[in-house]
Amino acid sequence: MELATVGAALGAHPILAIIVTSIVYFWLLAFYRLFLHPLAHIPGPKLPIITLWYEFYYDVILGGKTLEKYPEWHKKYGPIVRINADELHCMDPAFVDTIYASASGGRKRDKSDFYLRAFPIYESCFGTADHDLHRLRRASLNPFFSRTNVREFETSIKQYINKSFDQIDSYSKTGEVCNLTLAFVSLSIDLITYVAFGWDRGYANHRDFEPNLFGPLRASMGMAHALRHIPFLYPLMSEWIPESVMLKLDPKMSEWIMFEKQIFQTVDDVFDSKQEWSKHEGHKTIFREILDGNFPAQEKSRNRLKEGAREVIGAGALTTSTAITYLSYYLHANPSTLEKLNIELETAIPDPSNLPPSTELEKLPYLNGCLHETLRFSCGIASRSPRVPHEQILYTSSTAPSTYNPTGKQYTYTIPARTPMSTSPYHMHNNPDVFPEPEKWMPERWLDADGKRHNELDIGFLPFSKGTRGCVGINFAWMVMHIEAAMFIRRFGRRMRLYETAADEMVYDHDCFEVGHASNKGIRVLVD
Ligand code: HEM
Repeated sequence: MELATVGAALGAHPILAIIVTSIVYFWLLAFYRLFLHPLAHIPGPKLPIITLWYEFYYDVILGGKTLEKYPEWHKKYGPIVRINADELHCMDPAFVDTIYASASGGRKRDKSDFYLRAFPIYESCFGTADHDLHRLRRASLNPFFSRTNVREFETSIKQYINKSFDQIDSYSKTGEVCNLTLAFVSLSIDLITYVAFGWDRGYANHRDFEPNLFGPLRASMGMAHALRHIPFLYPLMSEWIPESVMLKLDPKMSEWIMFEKQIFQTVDDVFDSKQEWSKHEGHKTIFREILDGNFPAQEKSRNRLKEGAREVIGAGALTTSTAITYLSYYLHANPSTLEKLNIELETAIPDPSNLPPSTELEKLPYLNGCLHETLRFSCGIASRSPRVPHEQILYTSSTAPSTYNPTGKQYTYTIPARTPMSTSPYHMHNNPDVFPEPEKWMPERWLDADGKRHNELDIGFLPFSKGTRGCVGINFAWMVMHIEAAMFIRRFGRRMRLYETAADEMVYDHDCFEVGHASNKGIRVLVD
Protein backbone atom coordinates (compact mmCIF):
# COMPACT_ATOMS: atom_id res chain seq x y z
CA MET A 1 0.00 0.00 0.00
CA GLU A 2 1.40 3.38 -0.93
CA LEU A 3 2.01 6.09 1.68
CA ALA A 4 -0.52 8.41 -0.03
CA THR A 5 -3.20 5.71 0.23
CA VAL A 6 -2.43 5.19 3.95
CA GLY A 7 -2.60 8.97 4.46
CA ALA A 8 -5.97 9.17 2.68
CA ALA A 9 -7.35 6.24 4.72
CA LEU A 10 -6.27 7.83 7.99
CA GLY A 11 -7.65 11.22 6.89
CA ALA A 12 -11.02 9.60 6.39
CA HIS A 13 -10.97 7.97 9.85
CA PRO A 14 -9.73 10.51 12.43
CA ILE A 15 -10.02 8.14 15.39
CA LEU A 16 -7.99 5.52 13.58
CA ALA A 17 -5.49 8.27 12.68
CA ILE A 18 -5.11 9.22 16.34
CA ILE A 19 -4.60 5.59 17.38
CA VAL A 20 -2.04 4.91 14.63
CA THR A 21 -0.15 8.16 15.34
CA SER A 22 -0.06 7.36 19.07
CA ILE A 23 1.31 3.88 18.43
CA VAL A 24 3.96 5.19 16.03
CA TYR A 25 4.88 7.97 18.51
CA PHE A 26 5.14 5.47 21.37
CA TRP A 27 7.49 3.17 19.42
CA LEU A 28 9.64 6.05 18.20
CA LEU A 29 9.90 7.40 21.76
CA ALA A 30 10.72 3.94 23.09
CA PHE A 31 13.42 3.53 20.43
CA TYR A 32 14.88 6.95 21.28
CA ARG A 33 14.89 6.28 25.03
CA LEU A 34 16.47 2.85 24.69
CA PHE A 35 19.09 3.54 22.02
CA LEU A 36 19.64 7.25 21.33
CA HIS A 37 19.11 8.95 24.71
CA PRO A 38 22.24 10.45 26.40
CA LEU A 39 21.79 7.82 29.17
CA ALA A 40 21.38 4.89 26.74
CA HIS A 41 24.82 3.52 27.76
CA ILE A 42 23.70 3.01 31.37
CA PRO A 43 21.71 -0.20 31.90
CA GLY A 44 18.34 -0.56 33.55
CA PRO A 45 15.00 -2.34 33.23
CA LYS A 46 13.46 -1.64 29.81
CA LEU A 47 9.82 -0.98 30.65
CA PRO A 48 10.43 1.78 33.27
CA ILE A 49 12.93 3.36 30.86
CA ILE A 50 10.41 3.35 28.02
CA THR A 51 7.51 4.74 30.02
CA LEU A 52 6.78 6.51 33.33
CA TRP A 53 3.46 4.66 33.39
CA TYR A 54 5.40 1.81 34.99
CA GLU A 55 6.27 3.98 37.99
CA PHE A 56 2.77 5.45 37.99
CA TYR A 57 1.30 1.96 38.31
CA TYR A 58 3.60 0.82 41.11
CA ASP A 59 3.63 4.09 43.07
CA VAL A 60 0.21 5.65 42.51
CA ILE A 61 -2.04 2.63 41.88
CA LEU A 62 -0.30 0.08 44.13
CA GLY A 63 0.86 2.74 46.62
CA GLY A 64 4.61 3.35 46.88
CA LYS A 65 5.83 0.04 45.54
CA THR A 66 8.53 1.03 43.00
CA LEU A 67 11.20 1.44 45.67
CA GLU A 68 11.05 -2.28 46.41
CA LYS A 69 12.16 -3.02 42.85
CA TYR A 70 15.51 -1.26 43.14
CA PRO A 71 17.52 -4.02 44.91
CA GLU A 72 16.47 -6.54 42.27
CA TRP A 73 17.43 -4.12 39.46
CA HIS A 74 20.77 -3.31 41.07
CA LYS A 75 21.62 -7.00 41.50
CA LYS A 76 20.99 -7.45 37.78
CA TYR A 77 22.46 -4.24 36.34
CA GLY A 78 25.09 -3.15 38.88
CA PRO A 79 25.55 -0.34 41.42
CA ILE A 80 24.21 2.37 39.07
CA VAL A 81 20.89 1.76 37.36
CA ARG A 82 18.80 3.81 34.97
CA ILE A 83 15.43 3.68 36.75
CA ASN A 84 13.46 5.68 34.18
CA ALA A 85 14.25 7.52 30.96
CA ASP A 86 16.03 10.43 32.64
CA GLU A 87 17.10 9.31 36.10
CA LEU A 88 19.81 7.19 37.69
CA HIS A 89 19.75 5.40 41.04
CA CYS A 90 22.82 4.37 42.99
CA MET A 91 23.51 1.68 45.62
CA ASP A 92 27.23 2.36 45.97
CA PRO A 93 27.90 4.00 49.38
CA ALA A 94 31.21 5.34 48.08
CA PHE A 95 29.36 7.47 45.50
CA VAL A 96 26.90 9.09 47.94
CA ASP A 97 29.11 12.09 48.69
CA THR A 98 29.38 12.80 44.97
CA ILE A 99 25.62 12.76 44.48
CA TYR A 100 24.82 14.73 47.63
CA ALA A 101 27.83 17.00 47.28
CA SER A 102 28.75 19.92 49.44
CA ALA A 103 29.41 23.22 47.69
CA SER A 104 33.17 22.68 47.93
CA GLY A 105 35.01 22.95 44.63
CA GLY A 106 32.05 24.82 43.13
CA ARG A 107 29.89 21.69 42.85
CA LYS A 108 26.31 22.70 42.21
CA ARG A 109 23.27 20.53 42.80
CA ASP A 110 19.76 21.42 41.69
CA LYS A 111 16.74 19.48 42.81
CA SER A 112 14.77 17.70 40.09
CA ASP A 113 11.51 19.28 38.93
CA PHE A 114 9.83 15.89 38.80
CA TYR A 115 10.72 15.26 42.46
CA LEU A 116 9.56 18.70 43.58
CA ARG A 117 6.13 18.33 41.97
CA ALA A 118 5.29 16.16 44.99
CA PHE A 119 5.93 19.14 47.30
CA PRO A 120 4.60 22.28 45.64
CA ILE A 121 6.18 24.80 48.00
CA TYR A 122 8.46 26.30 45.37
CA GLU A 123 9.31 29.43 47.38
CA SER A 124 10.60 27.41 50.31
CA CYS A 125 14.18 26.24 50.72
CA PHE A 126 13.17 22.60 50.34
CA GLY A 127 11.11 23.30 47.24
CA THR A 128 13.68 25.42 45.38
CA ALA A 129 15.06 23.66 42.33
CA ASP A 130 17.91 26.00 41.39
CA HIS A 131 21.20 25.64 43.28
CA ASP A 132 22.08 29.34 43.52
CA LEU A 133 18.61 30.46 44.58
CA HIS A 134 18.60 27.67 47.15
CA ARG A 135 21.91 28.91 48.59
CA LEU A 136 20.36 32.34 49.07
CA ARG A 137 17.25 30.94 50.74
CA ARG A 138 19.24 28.54 52.87
CA ALA A 139 21.37 31.41 54.14
CA SER A 140 18.17 32.89 55.60
CA LEU A 141 17.56 29.73 57.69
CA ASN A 142 21.12 28.77 58.69
CA PRO A 143 21.54 31.28 61.56
CA PHE A 144 18.22 30.28 63.12
CA PHE A 145 19.15 26.59 63.11
CA SER A 146 22.80 27.03 64.13
CA ARG A 147 23.99 24.95 67.10
CA THR A 148 24.37 28.07 69.23
CA ASN A 149 20.92 29.43 68.46
CA VAL A 150 19.01 26.19 68.98
CA ARG A 151 20.65 25.69 72.39
CA GLU A 152 18.94 28.90 73.52
CA PHE A 153 15.69 26.89 73.55
CA GLU A 154 16.97 24.07 75.73
CA THR A 155 15.19 25.12 78.94
CA SER A 156 11.85 25.70 77.20
CA ILE A 157 12.19 22.38 75.36
CA LYS A 158 12.60 20.55 78.67
CA GLN A 159 9.50 22.28 80.04
CA TYR A 160 7.46 21.25 77.00
CA ILE A 161 8.68 17.67 77.28
CA ASN A 162 7.91 17.51 81.00
CA LYS A 163 4.38 18.79 80.46
CA SER A 164 3.74 16.28 77.74
CA PHE A 165 5.22 13.39 79.77
CA ASP A 166 2.90 14.37 82.65
CA GLN A 167 0.04 13.46 80.32
CA ILE A 168 1.62 10.07 79.59
CA ASP A 169 2.18 9.59 83.32
CA SER A 170 -1.52 10.15 83.98
CA TYR A 171 -2.09 6.70 82.40
CA SER A 172 -0.03 5.10 85.17
CA LYS A 173 -1.72 2.14 86.84
CA THR A 174 -5.07 2.94 85.20
CA GLY A 175 -4.93 0.04 82.74
CA GLU A 176 -5.74 2.56 80.00
CA VAL A 177 -3.80 2.40 76.78
CA CYS A 178 -1.65 5.38 75.86
CA ASN A 179 -0.84 6.05 72.22
CA LEU A 180 2.82 7.10 72.13
CA THR A 181 2.79 7.91 68.43
CA LEU A 182 0.19 10.63 69.00
CA ALA A 183 1.96 11.79 72.16
CA PHE A 184 5.27 12.29 70.35
CA VAL A 185 3.81 13.91 67.25
CA SER A 186 1.82 16.35 69.40
CA LEU A 187 4.92 17.24 71.38
CA SER A 188 6.99 17.61 68.24
CA ILE A 189 4.56 20.08 66.67
CA ASP A 190 4.19 22.12 69.87
CA LEU A 191 7.98 22.37 70.10
CA ILE A 192 8.53 23.37 66.48
CA THR A 193 5.72 25.92 66.41
CA TYR A 194 6.93 27.49 69.65
CA VAL A 195 10.54 27.71 68.48
CA ALA A 196 9.86 28.77 64.91
CA PHE A 197 6.67 30.85 65.18
CA GLY A 198 6.44 31.87 68.83
CA TRP A 199 3.20 30.05 69.69
CA ASP A 200 1.86 26.53 70.09
CA ARG A 201 -1.58 25.01 69.81
CA GLY A 202 -1.14 22.98 73.00
CA TYR A 203 -1.57 19.60 71.31
CA ALA A 204 0.56 17.91 73.97
CA ASN A 205 -1.60 19.31 76.78
CA HIS A 206 -4.49 16.97 76.01
CA ARG A 207 -4.52 13.62 77.73
CA ASP A 208 -5.67 11.76 74.61
CA PHE A 209 -3.51 13.95 72.34
CA GLU A 210 -6.55 14.90 70.28
CA PRO A 211 -6.83 16.94 68.15
CA ASN A 212 -3.51 16.38 66.45
CA LEU A 213 -1.98 16.65 63.00
CA PHE A 214 -0.82 13.07 62.63
CA GLY A 215 -3.57 12.09 60.17
CA PRO A 216 -3.26 15.15 57.87
CA LEU A 217 0.56 15.02 57.86
CA ARG A 218 0.56 11.32 57.02
CA ALA A 219 -2.11 11.90 54.36
CA SER A 220 -0.06 14.64 52.73
CA MET A 221 2.96 12.29 52.58
CA GLY A 222 0.69 9.65 51.09
CA MET A 223 -0.26 12.08 48.30
CA ALA A 224 3.36 12.61 47.24
CA HIS A 225 3.42 10.02 44.44
CA ALA A 226 0.09 11.13 42.97
CA LEU A 227 1.12 14.81 43.03
CA ARG A 228 4.38 13.97 41.27
CA HIS A 229 2.71 11.98 38.49
CA ILE A 230 -0.45 14.08 38.02
CA PRO A 231 0.67 17.71 37.58
CA PHE A 232 -2.86 19.19 37.66
CA LEU A 233 -3.77 17.45 40.93
CA TYR A 234 -2.39 20.07 43.31
CA PRO A 235 -3.98 23.12 41.59
CA LEU A 236 -7.22 21.14 41.42
CA MET A 237 -7.16 20.31 45.12
CA SER A 238 -5.95 23.66 46.39
CA GLU A 239 -7.94 26.00 44.16
CA TRP A 240 -11.01 24.14 43.00
CA ILE A 241 -12.11 21.85 45.81
CA PRO A 242 -13.91 23.94 48.45
CA GLU A 243 -12.91 23.61 52.10
CA SER A 244 -16.34 22.17 52.96
CA VAL A 245 -15.86 19.31 50.49
CA MET A 246 -12.37 18.63 51.82
CA LEU A 247 -13.81 18.39 55.31
CA LYS A 248 -16.51 15.97 54.17
CA LEU A 249 -13.82 13.80 52.55
CA ASP A 250 -11.69 13.85 55.68
CA PRO A 251 -13.09 15.49 58.86
CA LYS A 252 -9.65 15.35 60.51
CA MET A 253 -8.52 18.00 58.02
CA SER A 254 -10.36 20.63 60.09
CA GLU A 255 -7.52 20.93 62.60
CA TRP A 256 -5.01 21.17 59.76
CA ILE A 257 -7.03 24.00 58.19
CA MET A 258 -7.15 25.87 61.51
CA PHE A 259 -3.46 25.27 62.02
CA GLU A 260 -2.51 26.63 58.60
CA LYS A 261 -4.75 29.64 59.13
CA GLN A 262 -2.91 30.45 62.34
CA ILE A 263 0.47 30.20 60.59
CA PHE A 264 -0.68 32.44 57.76
CA GLN A 265 -2.23 34.90 60.21
CA THR A 266 1.11 35.08 62.01
CA VAL A 267 2.86 35.97 58.76
CA ASP A 268 0.23 38.60 57.99
CA ASP A 269 0.60 40.06 61.49
CA VAL A 270 4.35 40.28 61.08
CA PHE A 271 3.91 42.06 57.77
CA ASP A 272 1.25 44.41 58.99
CA SER A 273 3.44 45.17 62.03
CA LYS A 274 0.69 44.04 64.37
CA GLN A 275 3.19 41.95 66.23
CA GLU A 276 6.65 42.94 67.38
CA TRP A 277 7.87 39.38 67.58
CA SER A 278 11.19 39.68 69.30
CA LYS A 279 9.61 41.70 72.12
CA HIS A 280 6.38 39.72 72.24
CA GLU A 281 7.80 36.22 72.59
CA GLY A 282 11.21 36.89 74.02
CA HIS A 283 12.92 35.06 71.19
CA LYS A 284 13.51 35.65 67.53
CA THR A 285 11.12 33.70 65.33
CA ILE A 286 12.05 32.23 62.00
CA PHE A 287 10.03 34.96 60.26
CA ARG A 288 11.91 37.72 62.03
CA GLU A 289 15.22 36.04 61.15
CA ILE A 290 14.31 36.10 57.46
CA LEU A 291 12.88 39.64 57.54
CA ASP A 292 15.93 41.01 59.38
CA GLY A 293 18.36 39.30 56.99
CA ASN A 294 20.20 41.04 54.22
CA PHE A 295 18.20 39.46 51.37
CA PRO A 296 16.54 40.79 48.22
CA ALA A 297 12.97 42.07 48.69
CA GLN A 298 11.40 39.16 46.78
CA GLU A 299 12.89 36.82 49.38
CA LYS A 300 10.89 38.58 52.07
CA SER A 301 7.46 38.27 50.50
CA ARG A 302 4.41 37.01 52.37
CA ASN A 303 4.23 33.93 50.21
CA ARG A 304 7.91 33.13 50.71
CA LEU A 305 7.37 33.25 54.49
CA LYS A 306 4.19 31.20 54.35
CA GLU A 307 5.86 28.49 52.31
CA GLY A 308 8.88 28.62 54.60
CA ALA A 309 6.57 27.98 57.56
CA ARG A 310 4.90 25.05 55.81
CA GLU A 311 8.29 23.57 54.99
CA VAL A 312 9.46 23.69 58.60
CA ILE A 313 6.34 21.85 59.78
CA GLY A 314 6.38 19.41 56.87
CA ALA A 315 10.09 18.63 57.27
CA GLY A 316 10.41 18.66 61.04
CA ALA A 317 7.22 17.34 62.62
CA LEU A 318 6.88 13.69 61.69
CA THR A 319 10.60 13.04 61.15
CA THR A 320 11.57 13.77 64.76
CA SER A 321 8.50 12.25 66.37
CA THR A 322 8.69 9.09 64.25
CA ALA A 323 12.29 8.62 65.33
CA ILE A 324 11.41 8.83 69.04
CA THR A 325 8.41 6.57 68.51
CA TYR A 326 10.67 3.98 66.83
CA LEU A 327 13.14 4.29 69.68
CA SER A 328 10.51 3.58 72.30
CA TYR A 329 9.23 0.59 70.32
CA TYR A 330 12.60 -1.03 69.60
CA LEU A 331 13.85 -0.56 73.16
CA HIS A 332 10.75 -2.14 74.64
CA ALA A 333 10.78 -4.92 72.05
CA ASN A 334 14.45 -5.63 72.91
CA PRO A 335 14.63 -5.60 76.72
CA SER A 336 18.39 -6.22 76.89
CA THR A 337 19.11 -2.98 74.99
CA LEU A 338 16.60 -1.11 77.16
CA GLU A 339 18.39 -2.40 80.25
CA LYS A 340 21.77 -1.19 78.95
CA LEU A 341 20.35 2.25 78.24
CA ASN A 342 18.61 2.36 81.62
CA ILE A 343 21.94 1.67 83.32
CA GLU A 344 23.84 4.26 81.26
CA LEU A 345 21.24 6.95 81.92
CA GLU A 346 20.78 6.16 85.62
CA THR A 347 24.54 6.55 86.06
CA ALA A 348 24.78 9.76 84.03
CA ILE A 349 21.58 11.32 85.40
CA PRO A 350 21.22 10.35 89.07
CA ASP A 351 18.56 13.04 89.56
CA PRO A 352 16.11 13.08 86.61
CA SER A 353 14.83 16.51 87.64
CA ASN A 354 18.34 17.85 87.03
CA LEU A 355 19.11 16.90 83.44
CA PRO A 356 22.63 17.63 82.14
CA PRO A 357 22.89 19.94 79.12
CA SER A 358 22.27 18.32 75.72
CA THR A 359 25.98 18.63 74.89
CA GLU A 360 26.67 16.18 77.74
CA LEU A 361 23.85 13.85 76.70
CA GLU A 362 25.27 13.74 73.17
CA LYS A 363 28.48 12.26 74.62
CA LEU A 364 26.70 9.23 76.13
CA PRO A 365 27.75 6.45 73.76
CA TYR A 366 24.90 3.97 74.21
CA LEU A 367 22.20 6.66 73.98
CA ASN A 368 23.92 7.99 70.87
CA GLY A 369 24.19 4.48 69.41
CA CYS A 370 20.48 3.86 70.12
CA LEU A 371 19.51 7.09 68.35
CA HIS A 372 21.67 6.28 65.33
CA GLU A 373 20.17 2.80 65.11
CA THR A 374 16.70 4.33 65.46
CA LEU A 375 17.30 6.74 62.61
CA ARG A 376 18.70 3.89 60.52
CA PHE A 377 15.31 2.20 60.90
CA SER A 378 13.05 5.25 60.75
CA CYS A 379 15.08 6.68 57.82
CA GLY A 380 13.72 10.23 57.87
CA ILE A 381 12.96 9.99 54.18
CA ALA A 382 12.68 6.51 52.69
CA SER A 383 12.32 7.56 49.03
CA ARG A 384 14.92 8.44 46.50
CA SER A 385 15.71 12.14 46.63
CA PRO A 386 17.41 13.15 43.39
CA ARG A 387 20.05 15.81 42.93
CA VAL A 388 20.90 17.28 39.54
CA PRO A 389 24.65 17.98 39.21
CA HIS A 390 25.66 20.84 36.97
CA GLU A 391 28.85 19.03 35.96
CA GLN A 392 29.56 15.83 34.03
CA ILE A 393 30.61 13.03 36.40
CA LEU A 394 32.81 9.98 35.87
CA TYR A 395 31.68 6.96 37.88
CA THR A 396 34.03 4.03 38.48
CA SER A 397 32.93 1.19 40.73
CA SER A 398 35.15 -0.72 43.10
CA THR A 399 36.17 -4.23 42.00
CA ALA A 400 35.63 -5.71 45.45
CA PRO A 401 32.61 -8.04 45.28
CA SER A 402 29.62 -6.55 47.09
CA THR A 403 25.88 -7.09 47.45
CA TYR A 404 25.02 -5.04 44.38
CA ASN A 405 28.13 -6.04 42.42
CA PRO A 406 28.62 -9.69 43.41
CA THR A 407 31.18 -10.49 40.69
CA GLY A 408 33.30 -7.41 41.39
CA LYS A 409 32.97 -6.24 37.80
CA GLN A 410 34.36 -2.78 37.15
CA TYR A 411 31.60 -0.46 35.98
CA THR A 412 32.70 2.83 34.43
CA TYR A 413 30.21 5.41 33.22
CA THR A 414 30.39 8.98 32.06
CA ILE A 415 27.26 10.59 33.49
CA PRO A 416 26.16 13.64 31.50
CA ALA A 417 25.74 16.96 33.31
CA ARG A 418 22.16 17.66 34.52
CA THR A 419 21.28 14.00 35.05
CA PRO A 420 19.06 13.52 38.12
CA MET A 421 20.78 11.00 40.42
CA SER A 422 19.81 9.62 43.79
CA THR A 423 20.06 6.91 46.33
CA SER A 424 17.34 5.89 48.79
CA PRO A 425 18.03 6.13 52.51
CA TYR A 426 15.84 3.07 53.07
CA HIS A 427 18.04 0.89 50.87
CA MET A 428 21.30 2.47 52.00
CA HIS A 429 20.33 1.86 55.65
CA ASN A 430 19.61 -1.77 54.79
CA ASN A 431 22.74 -2.36 52.73
CA PRO A 432 24.46 -5.40 54.29
CA ASP A 433 27.85 -4.23 53.03
CA VAL A 434 27.64 -1.33 55.48
CA PHE A 435 25.21 -2.71 58.07
CA PRO A 436 25.58 -6.50 58.42
CA GLU A 437 22.27 -8.20 59.35
CA PRO A 438 20.47 -4.93 58.65
CA GLU A 439 17.10 -6.21 59.84
CA LYS A 440 18.42 -6.53 63.40
CA TRP A 441 18.15 -3.71 65.94
CA MET A 442 21.71 -3.47 67.26
CA PRO A 443 22.72 -0.15 68.86
CA GLU A 444 26.09 -1.84 69.55
CA ARG A 445 26.98 -1.72 65.86
CA TRP A 446 27.71 2.01 66.32
CA LEU A 447 30.21 1.39 69.12
CA ASP A 448 33.79 0.10 69.07
CA ALA A 449 35.24 -2.64 71.28
CA ASP A 450 35.70 -0.09 74.11
CA GLY A 451 32.05 0.94 73.92
CA LYS A 452 32.88 4.31 72.30
CA ARG A 453 31.10 5.74 69.25
CA HIS A 454 32.98 5.13 65.99
CA ASN A 455 32.13 6.64 62.63
CA GLU A 456 32.79 3.72 60.29
CA LEU A 457 29.11 3.36 59.39
CA ASP A 458 28.55 7.04 58.65
CA ILE A 459 29.25 6.38 54.95
CA GLY A 460 25.84 4.68 54.61
CA PHE A 461 23.94 6.81 57.14
CA LEU A 462 21.62 9.25 55.41
CA PRO A 463 18.62 10.17 57.58
CA PHE A 464 19.36 13.89 57.18
CA SER A 465 20.62 13.52 53.60
CA LYS A 466 23.97 15.18 52.90
CA GLY A 467 25.58 18.12 51.16
CA THR A 468 24.07 21.49 50.33
CA ARG A 469 20.49 20.19 50.43
CA GLY A 470 20.83 18.22 53.67
CA CYS A 471 18.56 18.90 56.64
CA VAL A 472 18.86 22.43 58.00
CA GLY A 473 17.14 21.33 61.22
CA ILE A 474 19.78 18.69 62.04
CA ASN A 475 21.19 20.49 65.13
CA PHE A 476 17.73 21.10 66.50
CA ALA A 477 16.69 17.51 65.76
CA TRP A 478 19.73 15.93 67.47
CA MET A 479 19.33 18.18 70.49
CA VAL A 480 15.61 17.46 70.89
CA MET A 481 16.03 13.72 70.33
CA HIS A 482 18.79 13.43 72.95
CA ILE A 483 16.81 15.39 75.54
CA GLU A 484 13.51 13.68 74.76
CA ALA A 485 15.02 10.18 74.77
CA ALA A 486 16.95 10.75 78.01
CA MET A 487 13.93 12.22 79.79
CA PHE A 488 11.62 9.51 78.47
CA ILE A 489 13.82 6.60 79.49
CA ARG A 490 14.68 8.11 82.87
CA ARG A 491 10.99 8.55 83.60
CA PHE A 492 9.39 5.50 81.96
CA GLY A 493 12.32 3.18 81.19
CA ARG A 494 11.34 0.72 83.92
CA ARG A 495 7.58 1.10 83.96
CA MET A 496 6.17 0.78 80.48
CA ARG A 497 4.98 -2.20 78.42
CA LEU A 498 3.98 -2.46 74.78
CA TYR A 499 0.30 -3.11 74.31
CA GLU A 500 -0.79 -5.10 71.25
CA THR A 501 1.82 -3.36 69.12
CA ALA A 502 3.06 -5.75 66.47
CA ALA A 503 6.30 -5.35 64.54
CA ASP A 504 4.33 -4.78 61.32
CA GLU A 505 3.33 -1.37 62.62
CA MET A 506 7.01 -0.49 62.64
CA VAL A 507 8.62 -2.24 59.70
CA TYR A 508 8.69 -0.88 56.17
CA ASP A 509 5.62 -1.69 54.12
CA HIS A 510 5.64 0.91 51.36
CA ASP A 511 7.27 4.15 50.32
CA CYS A 512 5.18 7.19 51.24
CA PHE A 513 8.19 9.49 51.10
CA GLU A 514 8.71 8.40 54.70
CA VAL A 515 8.64 4.74 55.72
CA GLY A 516 5.01 3.62 55.25
CA HIS A 517 3.58 1.00 57.61
CA ALA A 518 0.89 -1.63 57.09
CA SER A 519 -1.01 -0.14 60.03
CA ASN A 520 -1.26 3.40 61.36
CA LYS A 521 -2.66 2.54 64.79
CA GLY A 522 0.54 3.77 66.42
CA ILE A 523 2.63 2.48 69.30
CA ARG A 524 0.39 1.71 72.24
CA VAL A 525 1.64 1.16 75.76
CA LEU A 526 0.54 0.53 79.32
CA VAL A 527 2.22 2.59 82.02
CA ASP A 528 2.97 0.87 85.36
C1 HEM B 1 14.92 13.28 62.93
C2 HEM B 1 14.55 14.42 62.44
C3 HEM B 1 14.77 14.88 61.01
C4 HEM B 1 15.12 14.16 59.90
C5 HEM B 1 15.41 12.68 59.80
C6 HEM B 1 15.17 15.09 58.79
C7 HEM B 1 15.51 14.75 57.49
C8 HEM B 1 15.64 15.65 56.45
C9 HEM B 1 16.09 15.32 55.12
C10 HEM B 1 16.46 13.93 54.65
C11 HEM B 1 16.10 16.45 54.38
C12 HEM B 1 16.49 16.60 52.91
C13 HEM B 1 15.29 16.41 52.04
C14 HEM B 1 15.63 16.17 50.58
O1 HEM B 1 16.58 15.47 50.28
O2 HEM B 1 14.89 16.67 49.73
C15 HEM B 1 15.65 17.51 55.24
C16 HEM B 1 15.52 18.82 54.86
C17 HEM B 1 15.01 19.79 55.68
N1 HEM B 1 14.70 19.66 57.01
FE1 HEM B 1 14.91 18.04 58.16
N2 HEM B 1 14.83 16.32 59.25
C18 HEM B 1 14.58 16.24 60.60
C19 HEM B 1 14.22 17.25 61.45
C20 HEM B 1 14.02 18.53 61.05
C21 HEM B 1 13.58 19.60 61.93
C22 HEM B 1 13.32 19.43 63.42
C23 HEM B 1 13.44 20.70 61.14
C24 HEM B 1 13.00 22.09 61.53
C25 HEM B 1 12.47 22.43 62.64
C26 HEM B 1 13.80 20.34 59.78
C27 HEM B 1 13.77 21.19 58.72
C28 HEM B 1 14.21 20.87 57.45
C29 HEM B 1 14.20 21.82 56.34
C30 HEM B 1 13.74 23.26 56.40
C31 HEM B 1 14.71 21.13 55.23
C32 HEM B 1 14.94 21.70 53.84
C33 HEM B 1 16.39 22.12 53.77
C34 HEM B 1 16.84 22.60 52.41
O3 HEM B 1 16.21 22.26 51.40
O4 HEM B 1 17.84 23.31 52.37
N3 HEM B 1 14.14 19.02 59.77
N4 HEM B 1 15.38 17.00 56.49
